[in-house]
Amino acid sequence: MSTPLPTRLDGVPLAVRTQNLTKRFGRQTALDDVSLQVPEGAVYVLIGPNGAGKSTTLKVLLDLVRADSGTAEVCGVDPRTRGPEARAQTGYVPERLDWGYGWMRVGRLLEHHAAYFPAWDREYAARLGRIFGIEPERRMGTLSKGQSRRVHLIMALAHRPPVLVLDEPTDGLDPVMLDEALGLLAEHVADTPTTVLVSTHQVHDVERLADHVGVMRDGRLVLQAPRDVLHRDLRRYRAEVPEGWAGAPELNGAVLRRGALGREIQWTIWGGERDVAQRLARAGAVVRDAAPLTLQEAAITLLSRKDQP
Ligand SMILES: Nc1ncnc2c1ncn2[C@@H]1O[C@H](COP(=O)(O)OP(=O)(O)OP(=O)(O)O)[C@@H](O)[C@H]1O
Repeated sequence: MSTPLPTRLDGVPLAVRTQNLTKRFGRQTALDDVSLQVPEGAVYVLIGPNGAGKSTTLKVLLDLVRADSGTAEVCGVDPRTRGPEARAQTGYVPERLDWGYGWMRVGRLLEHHAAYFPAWDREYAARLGRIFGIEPERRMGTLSKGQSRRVHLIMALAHRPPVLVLDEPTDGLDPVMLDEALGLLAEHVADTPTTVLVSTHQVHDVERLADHVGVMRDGRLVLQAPRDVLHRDLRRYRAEVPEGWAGAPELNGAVLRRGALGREIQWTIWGGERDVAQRLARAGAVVRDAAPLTLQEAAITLLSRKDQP
């Protein structure tokens, strides 16, 4: 392959960084040498199939899980040695919401949470509560998944932390709430200097916000890139090929998806457009066009790829 998929980002201040994180649960490798780099101010979307290691990575950042080896930093703070400081800088929405506060009323939980954060913005919390239709008298344990998720979003946002770590934050939200929540998140990021690290299966939901993408599979970070690099270097090529075409050996390893209809091929290829087009031409294909992918299409392509880069 001429241009390897990038797994590092260089030359920018990083709000969140991990280096060579490895974590095993018994025989199960959850993280395998994960070096995540989230630049300050980025909205970084972490995608991957079930069990890829996304939640485990996020939990290491809050010292909710300890890696076997490797390091992590949140705003320059090592969560392993300075957990409370790392958590103070972070607004976290966990993927699983069953963490033992089911008996507490929503209003009490929010008050309890606010007490830990000197920067808690009461007015903002109240506004979010109104928008999300929060009922302070309800007990946490009686809430639906979506209702509970909304409470957690308030807990994450209302102290305006420099870093938001959101694990499947839109899971369970109905379409109206989803729209509200994404609008609020966009507004929040515009109003407050924030770095967002969000893990999701619903790439389409965060498409308009995302500017960096990380792809995890089997505990490994197999791609990490700014959105514009993805836009530039991951393209769907439509080309005509001669009868009995033997393929393009020069592109071996760079083709992420192949499709063909008669003598027209549609291949999704990683690499500089000019270079890829030249390689296709040398193989006898006539390129008709090269189109960038939406984030959703890119995610499906990268996740359905069987071999590792
Ligand atoms: N506490 C635990 N004990 C044992 N195995 C665990 C534990 N937590 C995670 N794992 C395993 O580690 C691997 C990574 O899990 P993780 O929850 O990080 O994946 P994920 O990418 O967040 O998945 P999903 O998209 O399904 O939420 C999985 O194989 C999972 O079963």
